[in-house]
Order: sequence, then structure tokens, then C-alpha cells
Amino acid sequence: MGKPAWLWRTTSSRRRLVVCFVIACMALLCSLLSKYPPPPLGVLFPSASTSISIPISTSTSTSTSTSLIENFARLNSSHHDNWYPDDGGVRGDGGDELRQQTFVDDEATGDRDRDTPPRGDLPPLQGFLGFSSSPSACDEDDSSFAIDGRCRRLAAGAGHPPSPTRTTSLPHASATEERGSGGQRGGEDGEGGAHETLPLEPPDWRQAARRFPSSAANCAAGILDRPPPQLLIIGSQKAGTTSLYRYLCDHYPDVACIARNKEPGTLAWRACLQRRHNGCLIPEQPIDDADDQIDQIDQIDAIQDPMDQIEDAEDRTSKGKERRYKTYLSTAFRMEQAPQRKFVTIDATTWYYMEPSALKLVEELLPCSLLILCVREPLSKAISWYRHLTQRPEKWPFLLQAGEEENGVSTSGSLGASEAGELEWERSGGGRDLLQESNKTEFISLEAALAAELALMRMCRNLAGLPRVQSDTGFLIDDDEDAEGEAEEKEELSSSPPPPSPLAPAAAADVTHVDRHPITSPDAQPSSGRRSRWSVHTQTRGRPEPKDQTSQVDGDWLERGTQAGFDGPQSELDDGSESSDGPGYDDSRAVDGPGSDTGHPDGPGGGSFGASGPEGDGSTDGQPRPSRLSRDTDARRRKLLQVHLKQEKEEEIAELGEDGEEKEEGDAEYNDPRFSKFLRCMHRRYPLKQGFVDGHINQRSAMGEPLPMPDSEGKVSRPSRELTALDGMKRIGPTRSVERSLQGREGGHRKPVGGLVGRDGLLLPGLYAHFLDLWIRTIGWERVMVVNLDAWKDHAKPMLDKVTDFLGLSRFNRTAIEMIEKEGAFKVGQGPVPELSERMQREICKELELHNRLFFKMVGKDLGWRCSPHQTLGN
Ligand SMILES: Nc1ncnc2c1ncn2[C@@H]1O[C@H](COP(=O)(O)OS(=O)(=O)O)[C@@H](OP(=O)(O)O)[C@H]1O
Repeated sequence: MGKPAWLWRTTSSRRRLVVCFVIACMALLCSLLSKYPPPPLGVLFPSASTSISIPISTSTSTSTSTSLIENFARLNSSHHDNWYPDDGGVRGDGGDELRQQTFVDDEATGDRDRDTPPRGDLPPLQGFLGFSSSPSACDEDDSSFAIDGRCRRLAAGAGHPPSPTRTTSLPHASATEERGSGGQRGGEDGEGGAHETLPLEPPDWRQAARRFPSSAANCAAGILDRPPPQLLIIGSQKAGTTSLYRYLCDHYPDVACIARNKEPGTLAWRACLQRRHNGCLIPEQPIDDADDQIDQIDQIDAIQDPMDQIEDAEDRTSKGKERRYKTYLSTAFRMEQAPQRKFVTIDATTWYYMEPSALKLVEELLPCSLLILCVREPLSKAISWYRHLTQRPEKWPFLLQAGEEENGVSTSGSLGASEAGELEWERSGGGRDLLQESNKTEFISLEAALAAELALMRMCRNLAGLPRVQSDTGFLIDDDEDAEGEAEEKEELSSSPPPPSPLAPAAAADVTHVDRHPITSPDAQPSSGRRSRWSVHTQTRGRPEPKDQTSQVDGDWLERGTQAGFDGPQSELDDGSESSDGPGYDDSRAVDGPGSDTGHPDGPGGGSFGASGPEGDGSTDGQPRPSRLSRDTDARRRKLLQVHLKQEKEEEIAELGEDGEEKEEGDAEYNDPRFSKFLRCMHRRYPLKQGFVDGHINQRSAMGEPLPMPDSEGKVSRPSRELTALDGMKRIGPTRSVERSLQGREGGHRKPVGGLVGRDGLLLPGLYAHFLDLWIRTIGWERVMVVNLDAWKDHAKPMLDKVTDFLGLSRFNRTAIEMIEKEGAFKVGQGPVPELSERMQREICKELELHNRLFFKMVGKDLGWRCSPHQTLGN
């Protein structure tokens, strides 16, 4: 029976409609799917036993580094441009492009391919081992893979040539072992390809959270099996941290940078807010709102620090710690972007090293994380930081050039001292509006800013009773002690056995020898000081070619903490006892070292954090177990930290006597009292109480007066002269309200003040020794690496080799490094480099030398910076 013609017409037109509708729906669905990919199978069906086979390319002609692009894309996909929090510029022509780029799909990759230089001798590529709910999307192209519902090209391996062609079913652990062992498998010239069968697993984050270590004794695992973040770059700002982070983020596939921004700051969250760091995230707020929220400075005190939740903060049980650990992870990282594999991730917050609260949380929650401190010659760093600050006037009103001031009102078109102070008080809240309204962009000069901090440094040094370094041969050694010290030194060297090593288990097991030698600078006379130190030469397991890790080995671009302890000038213990190594380490060595635990002075085991690893851990069942002695040390370290934190909270008035004399207090337990006094003075800006505020400097400089250069001739001058000089300045000081603000009396509690000096200052952040000391004393050298930008900037490869060795990852190959560098995205200062008079440089160098020396002692090497013993000025 035939249909009427009209019905056919209707039907076909309906069909057409239906077909169109279906197509439209499918298109919509596709676009939705690509925007919001479904969760990976592993999330929905966690199972460690299911497997999926993913072809791994053997091709050498794949695209540019996918992990790089992914990382950039991921970090930018939130519309929260925090990867470069205070973007100081992007080096290289690829940077901007990358920052704009979203996830790379085939087409985009193809485009990039055309721009990609010939791969030349690029090694074969290792595949990304992720998968999606539709892995078949990439089936036709074995050089690509699927992740998050998208097909990706395989990335240039960062030194991971695949294993020979084979099809293996790798249990996760062994796959990890292979990757984790890094260098052995890596090398630079591997070839071949593989079809690896990988287990479908729940997201690694879940595993990571489950792996939360209740104690450092669980840290024996390879880097990929440790709980994230496995690496913290704790500082310092303007010392190449972005470059290092950038390199490591492209260490594919072992590293996945999924921090919400390069500097999440969560471990010192309140300090992060106080710095108005736009990377800080306020928990439970949409990320896009975070910046605005942070601008409301009044809210800062009211906002709950995610890491200090009342119920958890006091809960020191492992459950409580675990809860806070998870809070940290979810606040600082984009857990949802965690790849379906084991990976290393990084928190690169450049000012953690100055924050004891960060140290406290690292100690408590991240006992397995490794730490890197990037350093740079402090004066260059100060200049770089100044340039950084002046790029964002609205964030740093305290740097604004002051005009003449009358009753707190600016009369010269620039902001007056009072206004600058008020703006500093309010920072970018009301201050930012005012700044925008008045369109003030003139800054206090670099010279003036440095003079302010220099004056403070001198004053604090004098207050603390520290001499300026005068001796070429010793460090802060009183002249009359030298001869006696030399004799003691010789005697000690000849009679005493090598000290026990406080190295942590993993490293301690690899100690090859322990040398003892006096501390000297290259131009120093032999051992006239009476202090000495131990250098522990280590080889770390699992590296391709075991190499001596000491700082003496090759080049000065990187310093691994090699000495068993920082034995600085702090010899005199509070209780009057003496040690050649200073308090704090003395006991640790005695109780921790392999000598005490294993009976072998150079042998393994007995690390500071308790034993682990197969060798020398003292356990009989093969399980890592902290020794009683190392538990004691843990307790001791915790106690030291607590003491420090307690001191941090004390009011400066309680610490300083009426006349500026320091009261007696028992703070020498962890440090030379003079240095701790110095540091507290700098932090708390004691002289601010005496009227030495930013405003003075602003005003003086604006009036063209010579900047205050307190004369500090003589070894130890009491502070009175300088204070008197500064008292005199009070007359041209800021208004009462600003003074009150600066003294923290307004509102009944202290508020952040000053930006020229102190932790946000230009020079203090470059006094590394003071900050690092506490970290080393608390967690030990074995987890810390110091990277010196001045030495590696022209040769990243050797530095990266050391870093990857330290992390237990395979090394970068040169071509990968070149590609990363070509992609750019390193942060370089913008605008002209401000000039600094020779006189100012000389004055600053005189102050810095003391602190540089201290730092060189810590790392066991003279880094050759200007303002160091043999290079006094800019050479
Ligand atoms: N490879 C290499 N060679 C030479 N110099 C380098 C390199 N990588 C980073 N830099 C310099 O480091 C400065 C930026 O440091 P950071 O990335 O740590 O800055 S930030 O704290 O994250 O803002 C910034 O210094 P300035 O240019 O003096 O400001 C960079 O130029």
C-alpha cells in the first residue's frame, strides 16, 4: 500500500529535521564533551587490576613537548593568571603564545609541528601513560595518546628513552621503579620503543593521600612513590625559581605541575595574604574571586587559614595531620588534573624559606618532600626584586616616591610619606583605589630603598652585638681567640674520630666517606679559626653513575648541603658548654649517626629521621623503623622549632628593654644569640619604634638630602648613636596616625607594616643563612639542595643533572633542554636596570659580607659573590 505523496514529503522533511536535530545534538554533545570531559574510567571504576594496552611510539618525529603545553594550558585554563603572579616578563618568543594556548589537540599540534625545528638527534620518545574514556580516539596514530578525552601527541621525553621494543605487563610498582630509578634507564641516547601494558588505577592522588606518611620513617620510597608534593622550591624570589620550575615541569612524564599556580603559598597562607600575593587562594572561594578577596586586607584576620583549622590545628594525631595534609593538597593543587599515573609535583613558593610557619608544616605534614633553595648574589637579587616591585605600583605603594608633606597631605604631586604609610597599611585595598585615582607612579629610588634597609641592618647588627667581618681567616672570631682556636682545631683534627653523620636514612646509607676540615674561604689562611665542620661526601643510590655529591666536586653552580651540620659561629651553648659544631647539631650527631646506630662511623643507617631502607636501618623485618635515638632527635628538632615559633610570636617590646638593650633570654638553643637577635630586629623592624619609618626615607630622599648612612666604624658600637640619629629624624617623621599604625597599636593588634625592609624588603631576603639555618636544623641537609643561579645561568644542563639526581629522576637530555629554552617562559626583569652608586654598593657590601660568609660556611663553599670576603665590590 502506497503512501500518499504528501505524507512522503512530510516524512522526508521531518526526517530531514530529525537528522538535522540529531546532528546538532551530537555536535553539541561533542563540544560539551570536549569542554567537560567525563571523568576517567579509573575514577569511576577504581580497580588496580584492570589493564589497558597503550602503544608507545618509537617514532622520532613527533611534536614539540606536550607536557609543557599541557602544563601551561592547565595553568591558564582557570582564567586565573597566577602562574606568573606578578608577571615580570616572559623570556623567549614562545611564552606568550603558550600562555594563551589551551589544551593541544591534533590540529594544534599539527600547527605546532610546522613550527617545530627538525628534531635532529632527539631521542625516541616515551609516551604519556594516561588514558581517557575514549582511548580509541588516538588509535590510528601511535604517536599520540588520549588524556582527558583529547588526543595528544607524545611528548619529547626529558631523558626517558623507552626501553627496548617489547610488550610488557608492568605491575605499577615495577613501572615506577623503572621510572623512579631515573638515570639508569635514562641516559641520553636510548632508543627503541615499547608497548607497555599499564594498569588502570584510581587516580594517583587518591593513592597519594593514602600514602600520607605518619612519620619520616615512611620516606624510603622512590620519588614517584612518595606523597606529593615531592618537591618544594622554597625560595628565593628572583633567583631563577621560575626557570627551574619551568624546566622541571617539562620533565616528562615524571613531573606534572598541577599546582594551582607556581606559588600556591598554602603552607604559609596568612603570610601569603599579608604579602598580598595574588597567588594565595582563599579556600572555598571561586578562584576568580581570590584576588579581589585578598585585596580586602581587613578580612585577612577573619579568614580561616586552611592549614590552621581549629579542630585540626590542635589535632596532632596522624588522623588530624592527614586531614590537614589533604586540605593542603586540595587548596594548593588542581587535584582533578592529576594524571593517571605516578608523578612528581611541585610547590614552588619563593618565600617559604623565610616563613617558619611553612617549615612547621613541612616538618609536620611533608616529611618526605625534598627542598630546593635557589639563591643568587644578594645585591643583584635585591635589584631584581626592586624592579619586580616597581612593575606593580598598585601593589607596592610603599615604594612610591614621597613628595613634600604637610600635615600628612602631599603637596608635590607625589604621595607623601604619610600617604605612603597609609597605603602600605592598606596595601591594595583602599590604597589601590587611591593610587589609581591619583595616578601616582613615581617610585622611591632604588638607592633610597636600599639605604633604608642598610641603615636598619647596621642598627640591628649593632643591637645584636655582631661585629662586621674583619678577618680574612675566620668567621666572627674574636681576635684574641684565634691562637687558642687554632691550637684547639689542630688538636681536634688529630685526636677525634670522625663524627657520626646526621644524614637521613636514604642518604646516610650512601655515605661513602666523611671528611673533616676547617672552614676557610679560598683566600683564607689555613685554619686559624677554631671552628671546623664535617663534609659528608655522599653517593645517592639509584643514580646512573654514582658521583661524589659534595660541593667541592664540579663547579660552583650548585651546592648540595654537604656538611653534617652548620657549625657557624655559635659555639657557646647557653649552658656554657662548648662544641665545635654549635648547639642543635651536637646532640643530633651524637645520637643519630651511623656510629651510634651501626657502630660504623661511615656506614649507613641511623639517619636523623630514623632508619629506613634496607641498609642499616636496624630493623629485623626489613621494615623501616625509626630508632629510639633518631626519635629523640626528631623530638629535639620539633622542640627547637617550637621554641622558635614561640619566639616569633613574642612582642618585640617584651624582647627589647626600654633602652634598646636586649633582655636576657634563652634563645641560643638553636642559634647564635647574636644572629637570632639580628634577625628578630630586622623582622620586627625595631627601629621603626624609634621613628625610623619608610616615610623618613621617602621624605629625605625626596628632599634631596643625603640618605642616612649611620657610621659603623669600630667593631661593636652600641646602638645609641644610631638611634639618636634616627631619633633626630623623628622630627620630620610621619604623622601620629602612621606612627601608631606602624607600631601596630591601632586596632589593638599588629598589622603588616613597611615594605622597604624586613621580609618584604630588598636585602633581608638575601641573607639566606639566617633563614636556611632553621630549616637545616629542623629537617637536616639531606633533604635540602641549594642552587646558585649565578653559577648555572649560562649552563643549565649541569645544574639540572644535579637536581634530577637529587630528585632521583632521569636526567634531561640536551635537546629537551634546548627545546624548553626555546619555548621560553623564563621570567626576566623588565625595564632599565636602575643605577646604584659605587658608594652605596660599597656600603652595602660591607654589611652583606658578614652574611654571605655565614652562608658560604653553611654550604661549605665560597660562592664567589660580590660582597664576599675576596670580592668586596661588584667584581
Ligand atoms: N637562565 C637564566 N639565566 C640568567 N638569569 C636567569 C635565568 N633564569 C632566570 N633568571 C633570572 O632570574 C630572575 C627571575 O627569578 P625568579 O623566576 O625566581 O623570579 S620570581 O621570584 O619568581 O618572580 C630574573 O632576574 P632579573 O632579570 O635580573 O630580574 C631572571 O632574569
